[in-house]
Amino acid sequence: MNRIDLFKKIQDKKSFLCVGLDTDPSKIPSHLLKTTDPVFEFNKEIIDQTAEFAVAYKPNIAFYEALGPKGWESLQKTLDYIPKEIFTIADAKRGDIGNTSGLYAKAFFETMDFDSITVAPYMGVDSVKPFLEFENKWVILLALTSNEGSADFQLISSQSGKPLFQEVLEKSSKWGNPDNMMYVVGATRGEKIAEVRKIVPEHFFLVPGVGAQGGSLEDVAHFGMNSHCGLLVNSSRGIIYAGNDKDFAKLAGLEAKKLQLEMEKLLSKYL
Ligand SMILES: O=C(O)c1cc(=O)[nH]c(=O)n1[C@@H]1O[C@H](COP(=O)(O)O)[C@@H](O)[C@H]1O
Repeated sequence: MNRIDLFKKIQDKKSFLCVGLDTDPSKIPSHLLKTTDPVFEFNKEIIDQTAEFAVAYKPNIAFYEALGPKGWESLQKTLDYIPKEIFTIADAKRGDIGNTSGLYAKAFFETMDFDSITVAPYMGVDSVKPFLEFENKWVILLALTSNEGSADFQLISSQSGKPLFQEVLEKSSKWGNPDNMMYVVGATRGEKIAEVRKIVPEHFFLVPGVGAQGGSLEDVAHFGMNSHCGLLVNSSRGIIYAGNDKDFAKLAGLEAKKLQLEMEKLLSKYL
């Protein structure tokens, strides 16, 4: 999916919501545990109830690979079940020497047909470029993450006196372009989002951290929205674990709808 199509979807659905499929077997309602693939059954019901309000889905790969071959199978079935017009993100946070990155890219872009993958910038240009060689696919590079530990490296001053996240943005924005690269910017970082937006005015941001991590959607839109929205805001636990009984998916749908309605207001306020 290209940037124009993504913006069009956002306008059509009046939503920039990404639903995070961080499906933890210990949190799956007990009635689904009797099925042959509880993780897929859970995701299927969540997708059925949230697809109307979402423009992206982001399975976090850790939750699937932790289960071994069965987890990869659940992931593939989930990916196949997501409606084709919805953007998909493999939240895998990969990145390695060139030939290895090439195979990570093949794994998520060819073997599995994800639209995008999250990538760590730490190993530099040759670790990221192999992901950019796939047509119509996206790299989502970690820039300023939502966790406390992000201050350990991302906020410290580099030799030039700029914070490291700024160096990452300035350098990496030359490796790709706003049509094949997005940035992860945590919702918990408030006005820092505005600093990031100044450096990369055109790129989309994947913004995790609303919901369970407490980030403010209003702040994210205020500081981060650009003329083509430029935001995909993720919520995982806040949506998928809104309930834990037979009505879990219905409650997830209601949570997704609540966020979508807020997003609709923000889109008309800032666009
Ligand atoms: O790359 C990510 O998606 C990510 C980056 C980041 O800075 N913070 C962050 O929470 N995430 C992911 O976003 C999701 C957040 O989940 P919730 O806190 O449950 O909404 C998890 O899958 C995290 O791995």
